[in-house]
Amino acid sequence: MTESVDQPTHLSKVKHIVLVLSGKGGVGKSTVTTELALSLVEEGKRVGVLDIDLTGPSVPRMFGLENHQVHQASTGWVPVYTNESKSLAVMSLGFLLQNKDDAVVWRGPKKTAMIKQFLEDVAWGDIDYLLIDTPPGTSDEHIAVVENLRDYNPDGAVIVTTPQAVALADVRKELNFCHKTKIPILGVVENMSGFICPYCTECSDIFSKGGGEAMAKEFNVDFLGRVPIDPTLTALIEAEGGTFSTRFTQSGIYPIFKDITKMVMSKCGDIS
Ligand SMILES: Nc1ncnc2c1ncn2[C@@H]1O[C@H](COP(=O)(O)OP(=O)(O)OP(=O)(O)O)[C@@H](O)[C@H]1O
Ligand code: SF4
Repeated sequence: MTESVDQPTHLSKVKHIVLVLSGKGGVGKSTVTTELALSLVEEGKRVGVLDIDLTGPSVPRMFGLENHQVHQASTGWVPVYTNESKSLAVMSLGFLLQNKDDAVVWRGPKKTAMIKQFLEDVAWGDIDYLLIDTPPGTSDEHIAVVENLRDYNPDGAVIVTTPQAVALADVRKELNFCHKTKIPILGVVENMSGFICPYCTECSDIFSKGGGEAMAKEFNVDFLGRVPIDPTLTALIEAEGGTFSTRFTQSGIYPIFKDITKMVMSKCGDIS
């Protein structure tokens, strides 16, 4: 990311900005965002995660931070930190709601204003990566984020899909959105591609496979990797207690995400 703003802002101190997109809900966008963030921290990076899924903010739950709140300081909103070294900061509307079950029923202009505020006012500090977890589709939130990031040249988008054709059709729209808005596509992740047996760790293809890779080829974008369904991960996410990093390292998809992360870093010009 090159800095092209005159006045230093919170975002101008961020080295790389990566959006995580999917055409369809529930394909694992927040899971991919979380695992990428944890893996980047493992690589020694300072990372911020911004959850702009305003109507269904799931990032606090993914990080086991559901009962945390953000507070205002003179520098702006202070995000929630997940570990003592302050290398992973998280911001989500979920931290601003009085009750985690509160429904957010907002019209477009209010959502747009909230996203502008998130992008302008969160004091991330000198972070290496800001990962932005978006809602599914191409909605008001996407347009707001793209417009507000225009001066900051985001590095690009990671597109998450599942192997089935119905999800792939939605992702095609997402790829077209990136082309239209000139957001570079860093690559496609095919999530829920096969199933890791919890008893024998064998991976079986329960749906068709390879759809994400074929689509990446068709659109001439990079294929970042295939991530199977790992029931251990689901159990670890649902479990109360434990640390976010043990959840990550105990999951069978940990090594896959290490590779995906290295590819994303390389696409961002961060490693040779
Ligand atoms: N590879 C995987 N292995 C096991 N469980 C997974 C995997 N990917 C996602 N999940 C689980 O599937 C559910 C949906 O995932 P997630 O919330 O990441 O999807 P999403 O695309 O962000 O959804 P939304 O549309 O609500 O934003 C979660 O419970 C998550 O733990
Ligand atoms: S995948 Fe095969 S080995 Fe593993 S539990 Fe199922 S049937 Fe048994």
